[in-house]
Amino acid sequence: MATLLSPLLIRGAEPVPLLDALGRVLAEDLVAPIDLPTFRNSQMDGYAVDTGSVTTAPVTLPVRAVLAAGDGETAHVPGTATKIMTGAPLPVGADAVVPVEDTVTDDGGHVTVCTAPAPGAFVRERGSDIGRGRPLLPAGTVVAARHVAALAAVGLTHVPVRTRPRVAVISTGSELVPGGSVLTTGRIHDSNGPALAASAAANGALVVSVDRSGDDAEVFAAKLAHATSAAEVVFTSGGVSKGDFEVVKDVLGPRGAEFVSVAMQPGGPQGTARVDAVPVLTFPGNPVSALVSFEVFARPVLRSAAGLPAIDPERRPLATSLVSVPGKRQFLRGRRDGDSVVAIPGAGSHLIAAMATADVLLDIPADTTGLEPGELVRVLPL
Ligand SMILES: Nc1nc2c(c(=O)[nH]1)N[C@H]1C(S)=C(S)[C@@H](COP(=O)(O)OP(=O)(O)OC[C@H]3O[C@@H](n4cnc5c(N)ncnc54)[C@H](O)[C@@H]3O)O[C@H]1N2
Ligand code: MOO
Repeated sequence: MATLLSPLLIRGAEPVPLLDALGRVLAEDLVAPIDLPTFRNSQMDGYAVDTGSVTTAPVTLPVRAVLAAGDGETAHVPGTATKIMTGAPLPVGADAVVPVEDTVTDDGGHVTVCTAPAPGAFVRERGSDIGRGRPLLPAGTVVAARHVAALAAVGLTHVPVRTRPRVAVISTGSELVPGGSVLTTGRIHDSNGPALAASAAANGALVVSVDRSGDDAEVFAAKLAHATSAAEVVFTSGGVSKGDFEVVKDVLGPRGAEFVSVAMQPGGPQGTARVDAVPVLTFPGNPVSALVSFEVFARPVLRSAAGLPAIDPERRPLATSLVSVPGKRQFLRGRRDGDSVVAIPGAGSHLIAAMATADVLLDIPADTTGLEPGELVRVLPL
């Protein structure tokens, strides 16, 4: 499996508009192209002064001008004060700002400074946040809103991000209909398609197609060819067990696919293939099995390809006892409860609504037959 999927790990970079970079991974170290702040400015609404003229307080000074944020460069006249708003450029020659709260004004254009400011008081120096050419964000950063803020502040409109692995999903089974369809007996909504697509997208992939095929071999083969024309990896669901209508097995078996029974539950029936040089993972159809298969076999590789950090397993004490089928590694659905974890009742691989209440999988080793409250279990966050 690792060799089959290893081409996904070789990735390039692409420039994207800043807002599209949210959740993407920076492909390069980025340096600040400008100083932040780009000019010396006031941190407060107040009065810009030169501290040489305000060594004792109170002292009364003539107010020479009023500066708003957005005004340009001005020159300070020693012994005067300039009314200044937060973010306005400090007049050249002033070296402190006295907040309005520490002043008293009269009607004659004078301000009395009540407390002598220290040099630099309430002044935001040029480059005090970051200097031009200094490291801003390293390659590998998963871009969040705070990163967008810094990138926008230095004026970047596009950033280089790692390309996302392109994923196609095909659900198989003649019983499947899309959401919104009227269900007749025997028919069910395709949930694996949306589930696998969502899982892939949530783990850094670009989903290029989500398709459905009945049990007709020609139709499935055509949909597979379409999927491999655009995707770097294809996930199928269904059609891999021991029934009469196993379209995935029927089409891919003769093409050299390998179908195995993995000693795990759910997710036992698994297959791998290469179609048109594109790796294909064939997951079992039961909805919980398909999702667990994704978590175990696909998520680590997709995250690594996308440059996202690996999901760290946790070790948590069980809040309740549980029994486990020996001989198979079990992935039970669970929910964190404070510091511990609770197993969600019901082992059936069709229990997808119950799975929606889980936030972890409990990874129970094959040789375990039961666990008591307080025993530590390995937990995979979903
Ligand atoms: N005789 C045996 N029967 C089964 C075995 C076995 O070892 N011997 N294994 C069981 C296990 S475990 C699994 S898992 C399933 C896997 O079967 P398939 O991969 O062939 O899947 P299907 O038969 O197509 O479907 C199984 C089940 O899941 C529903 N399903 C399928 N696709 C979707 C979808 N896209 N969205 C929602 N639900 C889906 C389908 O209707 C079936 O109920 O085989 C067991 N049988
Ligand atoms: O292995 Mo099946 O995947 O248990 O339901």
